[in-house]
Amino acid sequence: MALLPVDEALRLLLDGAVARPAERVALSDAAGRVLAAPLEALRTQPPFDASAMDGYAVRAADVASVPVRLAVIGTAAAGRGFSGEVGAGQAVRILTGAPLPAGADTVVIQENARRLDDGGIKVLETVATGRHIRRRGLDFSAGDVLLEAGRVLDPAALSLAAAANHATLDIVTRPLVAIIATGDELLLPGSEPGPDQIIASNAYGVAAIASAAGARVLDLGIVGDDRAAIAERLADATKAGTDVVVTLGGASVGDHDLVHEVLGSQGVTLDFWKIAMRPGKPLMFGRRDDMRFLGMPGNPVASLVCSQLFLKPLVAALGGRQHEPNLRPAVLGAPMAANDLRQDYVRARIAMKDGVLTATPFSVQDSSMLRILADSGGLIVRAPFAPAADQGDSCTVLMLGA
Ligand SMILES: Nc1nc2c(c(=O)[nH]1)N[C@H]1C(S)=C(S)[C@@H](COP(=O)(O)OP(=O)(O)OC[C@H]3O[C@@H](n4cnc5c(N)ncnc54)[C@H](O)[C@@H]3O)O[C@H]1N2
Ligand code: MOO
Repeated sequence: MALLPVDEALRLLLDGAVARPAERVALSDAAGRVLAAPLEALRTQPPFDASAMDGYAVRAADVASVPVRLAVIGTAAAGRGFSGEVGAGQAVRILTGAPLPAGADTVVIQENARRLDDGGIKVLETVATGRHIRRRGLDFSAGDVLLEAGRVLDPAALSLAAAANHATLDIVTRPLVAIIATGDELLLPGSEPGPDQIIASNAYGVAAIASAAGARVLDLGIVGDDRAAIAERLADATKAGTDVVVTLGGASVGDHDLVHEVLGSQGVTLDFWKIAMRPGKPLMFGRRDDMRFLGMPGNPVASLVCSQLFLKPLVAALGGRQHEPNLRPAVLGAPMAANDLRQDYVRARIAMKDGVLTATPFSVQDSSMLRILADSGGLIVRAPFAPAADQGDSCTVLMLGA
């Protein structure tokens, strides 16, 4: 069977993947989440003409020539305005954020006035009409659309929503990703492995990628190479309301690679199995109703690269987020051999050299080797059948990291 090109696999994966329904979330729980609907202002801000400075609310005409003495008839503070009216020859002490009293049309900052013993002031500088006043609605007016649907609630957006008087928001429900590690040889970190056993590592990195893309993650642990046990764990994922099930391992064609068969027996229709990429060739993807199933290869680097390339955009789409892979132009720090039919994601050390992003591929690329993945700032993307390349030739790097 011909291997599916990566782009085609991505297209099949993302087909029909749209934002999950909305849920109401308290503002205090909404940081980093995604707005499900446009957000309108419930009020006007500021709701009144407000002073931007500490000083005196006056009539501009009264301070047209200075120095001039004015009587101070009261105080306007934030939260406690002055209810009277400023008449000719009068001023009101005003503090930042206070409503401008009726009759006043400008503010003299206190640095430009002297307090007199009789309680009045001497204004030392003239000031034009409207100075130091934040007009009603300067920031926004009731009914304005402040934030569009799909907006990630960053700090500014959150405070803006609060200022517009929203205590709760309609937020896209986070997709739930369940992770099932398969393999008789696997034990949890911290265990005492027997001679034929290894430590299960993949779920941790895969979960981190899913969470960073906006998912809730349910780690369903390790299950042996046993059809019934794998089916049972898939049923657990279904009961939990999982959107995307990720299985790790058992994706290939060996006698103990059961995931393909079990998914079929559980009514999952496969969109693809085996793609033209390295690492990650045995990746499979299928659906049953609204649930999606990503069967990832067990090799640790394959599972993490597949998560970067496939799980991340899928979670983003289901979570209503934009996603663009972080691809950068770079130059090769070492020569590379011609590529075969699989699109290659080559672990590379990434550095800036003389202002140029340089990607130096590691000489060994076995897909079991996590250590060089941890040392890789990015992956050089090599198209199928790319010709041999020299040091200094241009290349494209998929940057890793947050
Ligand atoms: N005859 C063929 N053999 C293989 C092919 C092929 O096309 N024909 N593909 C190879 C490729 S490429 C990959 S990748 C692997 C993937 O196979 P599986 O998905 O079936 O993975 P396993 O056999 O279960 O495990 C592979 C390897 O990774 C270790 N592993 C598994 N799960 C974990 C985990 N959660 N944490 C850490 N390490 C894990 C496992 O012990 C194995 O060493 O197949 C090739 N074979
Ligand atoms: O996906 Mo496998 O890791 O290409 O070796």
